[in-house]
Amino acid sequence: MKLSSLLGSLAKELTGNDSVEITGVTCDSRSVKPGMLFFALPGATVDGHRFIPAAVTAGAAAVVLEDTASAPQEVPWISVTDARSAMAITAAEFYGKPTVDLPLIGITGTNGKTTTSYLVESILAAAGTPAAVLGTISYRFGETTIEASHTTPESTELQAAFRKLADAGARAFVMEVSSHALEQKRVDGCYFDVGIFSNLTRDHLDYHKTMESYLESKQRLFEDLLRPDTLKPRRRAAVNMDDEYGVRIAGRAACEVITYGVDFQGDVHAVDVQSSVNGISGRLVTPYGAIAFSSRLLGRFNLYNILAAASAGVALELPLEAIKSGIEGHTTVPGRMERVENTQGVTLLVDYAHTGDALENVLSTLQELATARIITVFGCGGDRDTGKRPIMGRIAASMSDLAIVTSDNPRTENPLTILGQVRAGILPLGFREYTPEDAVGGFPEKGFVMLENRAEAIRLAVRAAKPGDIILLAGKGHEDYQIIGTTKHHFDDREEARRAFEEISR
Ligand SMILES: CC(=O)N[C@H]1[C@@H](OP(=O)(O)OP(=O)(O)OC[C@H]2O[C@@H](n3ccc(=O)[nH]c3=O)[C@H](O)[C@@H]2O)O[C@H](CO)[C@@H](O)[C@@H]1O[C@H](C)C(=O)N[C@@H](C)C(=O)N[C@H](CCC(=O)O)C(=O)O
Ligand SMILES: Nc1ncnc2c1ncn2[C@@H]1O[C@H](COP(=O)(O)OP(=O)(O)OP(=O)(O)O)[C@@H](O)[C@H]1O
Ligand SMILES: N[C@H](CCC[C@H](N)C(=O)O)C(=O)O
Ligand SMILES: [Mg+2]
Repeated sequence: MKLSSLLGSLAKELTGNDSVEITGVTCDSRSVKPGMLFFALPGATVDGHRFIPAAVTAGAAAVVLEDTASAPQEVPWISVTDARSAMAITAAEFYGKPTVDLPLIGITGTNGKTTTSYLVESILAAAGTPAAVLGTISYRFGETTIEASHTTPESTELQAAFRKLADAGARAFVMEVSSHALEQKRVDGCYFDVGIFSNLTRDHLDYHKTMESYLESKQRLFEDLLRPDTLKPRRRAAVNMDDEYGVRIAGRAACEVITYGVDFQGDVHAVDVQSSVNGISGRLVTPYGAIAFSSRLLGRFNLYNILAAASAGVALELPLEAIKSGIEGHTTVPGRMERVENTQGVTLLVDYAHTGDALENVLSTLQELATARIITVFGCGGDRDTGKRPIMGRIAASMSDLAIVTSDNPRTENPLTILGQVRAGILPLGFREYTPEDAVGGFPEKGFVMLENRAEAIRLAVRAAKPGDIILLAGKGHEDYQIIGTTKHHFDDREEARRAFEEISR
């Protein structure tokens, strides 16, 4: 593709020859191949303009930059005011704007994105539209799976994935849209049909600083990306009105809004709801009629995900029958309330709750279902929001019979420092601190254990549990790794749990 045909999307002047052939788009000098267009991004850690010489040496055919003082002599260059946004729009152009021709459903919010994306996929499948799913677990369609680098990857990676998945036969895209991605314009080249807002609770304040600016990022999906002048004729938002931030988003959305809620009787809601260990059932009420449904998913928070997905179905004008069979056909998401079978009579669930709100939701669901004790193994990721640590500690300890505080992904932080910050949230509750040995012997009163090694912590939970107890392994869900320092080691909560059950049955 000639540079001139990409320039339309950049709408900016060029210095140099615009007939050079462009072979790809990147913002990382380390991945430049001959002929690529290099975008110099003003990063938070380093300034991408510093790498223009390295990109040119590696064969970049042209450079897009914000600061003309760094303009190269050797190759054509284009100056723009926002290089991240320009890159997203150029990447979409380079890959043939894959989201213009196919429906694109974007899901944003603190919790529930992955689960809702799988539900929407199931509803679309029931309506005869095979959809690709892009999010935390992977970017996939049928046999084609691309490993996920981020929940929402950089625009160059994202647009390449759309192209590949469309070529593999996908007829719609369902994607999670993280707040980082909205803030960093990774989705600026995406043409959305439907935007879903799940909820907004404390997370990522290391990055966004305040809840208001976290909201501002999420808001971009509904104000900027679903605005009337995009190429999509049908643009709708599905918004959770039980969430105070949802109410604000709905008030400012640039498109038609379909409201949903469990308490709020919105356009989409449920009546006659029954929740048990077997799942959730009830009647789904929509603007074009009501229908009975039952789902294998557990807990009130999953009712929100079901309503969110049903609202997307309504937004896409899919038949009510397809919405129902999509909800009913969906059974599990890897690492979300995923059971590890065992012969010890223990219910062991692996879940991805890694925020205070998610932990609280999961634990209140488990409290409703529990007939015996709840043992929770959890930690907090390093190099991430530190403020959530004592909050998660307080919630896990107060809502469990035994909380085992361990490592999540410590990354470059000292694991013991993280554990100490979690412990600071537990201490004011006055619960008893047990040693691992004591806990195995029985814990007569509510308490907690500090045990840094996650495999040992899982083993301890399994050894301390009696038949009928529930063990929750929270925070890592589907992850099959643990990041210690900058090294990714193989680690899987589900495998560790299976190993622990085998050990005690010997
Ligand atoms: C906090 C954050 O989101 N950071 C992102 C941001 O990094 P940054 O601004 O610090 O970039 P930088 O390191 O300063 O580099 C600036 C530029 O120089 C370039 N560079 C750098 C070095 C070099 O040798 N050559 C070179 O060209 C870089 O490629 C970049 O373009 O821009 C980079 C390039 O786009 C991203 O890769 C990086 O994601 C980092 C790796 C990350 O961990 N992000 C996480 C927090 C994230 O995005 N998570 C969300 C949400 C998850 C959730 O919802 O729970 C996600 O969508 O996954
Ligand atoms: N609607 C919801 N409200 C609150 N908590 C939820 C909801 N849905 C799921 N959860 C909890 O949050 C965890 C993460 O759920 P899920 O993976 O669907 O969310 P996500 O938004 O994709 O998260 P991430 O941003 O980390 O990818 C689940 O394991 C569950 O504990
Ligand atoms: N997408 C989230 C996932 C957190 C999962 C948890 N296991 C952790 O590592 O903190 C993040 O990168 O913040
Ligand atoms: Mg997710």
